[in-house]
Amino acid sequence: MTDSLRIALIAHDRCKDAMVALAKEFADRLRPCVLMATGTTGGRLQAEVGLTLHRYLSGPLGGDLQIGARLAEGGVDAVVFLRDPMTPQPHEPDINALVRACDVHNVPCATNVAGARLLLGALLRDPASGPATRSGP
Ligand SMILES: O=C(CO)COP(=O)(O)O
Repeated sequence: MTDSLRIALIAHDRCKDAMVALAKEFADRLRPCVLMATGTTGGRLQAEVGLTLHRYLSGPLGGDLQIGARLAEGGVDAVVFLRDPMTPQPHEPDINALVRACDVHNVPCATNVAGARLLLGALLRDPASGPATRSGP
């Protein structure tokens, strides 16, 4: 059985423009996926890219942890997390917990635009060849 890929999209404030640009670039291929995002990132992706997604809490309020919990239960297939390496974040432990959860559960995680392009490009087939799917239970 196959099912839609489940992808989390998260960006720190100074990376949100880059996330919107990335999502526009991959919009046709992202649309068939089950998408989720932290609150503010998700709001921008809905408003500026027209993506349908589940919005969790904002990162500093626990959104990274919510996505991490879903991932730990097998509910996330890939993470694009555009982290700002130049700005201290009040919820640094939550950020590290999410990235660690990716490593623990062997879920691909891209933390910059170059890596995200490689990840999404490899993961999402051309829409002409049908929706991207995963092997489901
Ligand atoms: O802080 C974040 C990830 O750590 C992102 O949260 P927002 O998308 O709500 O800005």
